[in-house]
Amino acid sequence: MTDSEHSASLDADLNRQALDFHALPRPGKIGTEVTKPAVTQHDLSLAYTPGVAEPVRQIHADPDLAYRYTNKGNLVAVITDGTAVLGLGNVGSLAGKPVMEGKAVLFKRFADIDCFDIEVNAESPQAFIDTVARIAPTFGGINLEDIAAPHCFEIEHALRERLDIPVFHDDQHGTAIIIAAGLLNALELQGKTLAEAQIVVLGAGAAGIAGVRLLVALGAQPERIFCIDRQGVIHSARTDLNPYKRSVAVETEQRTLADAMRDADVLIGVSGPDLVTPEMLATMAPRPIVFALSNPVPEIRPAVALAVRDDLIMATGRSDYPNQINNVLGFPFIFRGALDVRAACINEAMQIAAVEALRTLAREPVPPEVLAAYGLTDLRFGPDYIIPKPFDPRLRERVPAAVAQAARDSGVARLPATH
Ligand SMILES: NC(=O)C1=CN([C@@H]2O[C@H](COP(=O)(O)OP(=O)(O)OC[C@H]3O[C@@H](n4cnc5c(N)ncnc54)[C@H](OP(=O)(O)O)[C@@H]3O)[C@@H](O)[C@H]2O)C=CC1
Ligand SMILES: CC(=O)C(=O)O
Ligand SMILES: [Mg+2]
Repeated sequence: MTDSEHSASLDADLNRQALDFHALPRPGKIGTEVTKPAVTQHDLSLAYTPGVAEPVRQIHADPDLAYRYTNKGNLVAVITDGTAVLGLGNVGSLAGKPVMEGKAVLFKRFADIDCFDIEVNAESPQAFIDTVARIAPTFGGINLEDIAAPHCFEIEHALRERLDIPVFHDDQHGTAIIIAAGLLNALELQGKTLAEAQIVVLGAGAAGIAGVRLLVALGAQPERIFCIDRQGVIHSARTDLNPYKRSVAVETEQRTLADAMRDADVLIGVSGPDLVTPEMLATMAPRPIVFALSNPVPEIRPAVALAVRDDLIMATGRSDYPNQINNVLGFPFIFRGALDVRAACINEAMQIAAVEALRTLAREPVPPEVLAAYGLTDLRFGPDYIIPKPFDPRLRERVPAAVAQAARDSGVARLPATH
């Protein structure tokens, strides 16, 4: 059996297991739980009529009391229109539901945040915005998921303006935060700096554009960042650019991905499967960094990349390789911090605080339960460990505390921190 036949058969086996996992013993991945007694006549008199009328009256008089008498303050909506589900494209809102249920599982498992997944059929960005705005009173926060660029930018902006709860497009900011944390660590290990690095960002959508913005805020030089879309390098002479792509355009003679890869220090892939060739990788600068983050199939597979370059630091978005650069490390903990102080938004200061907390944690000794979860005997800061693992219990303390502190320092917290 060749290497590629072997990996195809492993993929087929995993896919079969994944279908059973989702179907059995009951369909789907998440349900609801009742948090108050519901056993006696008296319980019903409190939980339902007549008792339930009193919190209604209280909230009617003072809407803030919804945080006291309902689950609003610990409830997040994961909402999609299904237009960019993972790297699978516009599969529609219903087909996106397994991913949204998955995000809900991660919110609950990692940060004890309750979550409804909501799949919206919307005929236009405005219809989607109106739908989300209309259901927003239910929630303490809105996690937008898998909405394609450029509509995602307009949608997030409009909802932030309209709502007084955090609205966070995970594929933009969640991804950007983890990329930044992993990249700062990887650059240090490779003896490079963000300010000097030549960076190629393959994919100029939600994750790509937000990634560039955050890296620039952290010190990357805009003229050293080459973004690529289906038409090639995003350069300033192009006439087909929307305002978001225009904001990352550079003056350059480079036109193709292969041109941009030559002598690049960093490749960040947030585009689609198998778009990067071994030949391209061979032309990168010494000690390169490749984040092939497309899900489920990366822009280049680790085995292929590492066969070409033994001086490489490699990461993917997947759970089954070392260095998982995935927004699972972000959204549960960032929302936890934001909800804990009832932040009005998740601003850039809070995002940078999350970057710092994540990158610092990767330098500390790894607890035994993390080693056990990954079947490892040893794991330490280095080329195969640039970012904490999602099962690291310290994430639940460190990231929310840093985010909550940044919310307070930047004046968007409406409660004192509990951390
Ligand atoms: N690891 C992680 O945590 C995350 C990974 N991702 C992955 O990133 C990818 C993009 O997601 P997202 O930003 O939300 O999606 P968007 O639809 O917003 O953006 C996709 C971008 O990729 C570009 N692209 C797609 N195919 C090609 C191609 N063949 N050649 C060049 N460019 C291409 C598109 O180009 P054009 O503009 O020309 O259409 C577009 O700019 C997905 O695979 C997703 O799984 C996303 C979020 C988190
Ligand atoms: C991880 C994720 O959010 C994505 O691939 O879209
Ligand atoms: Mg996503």
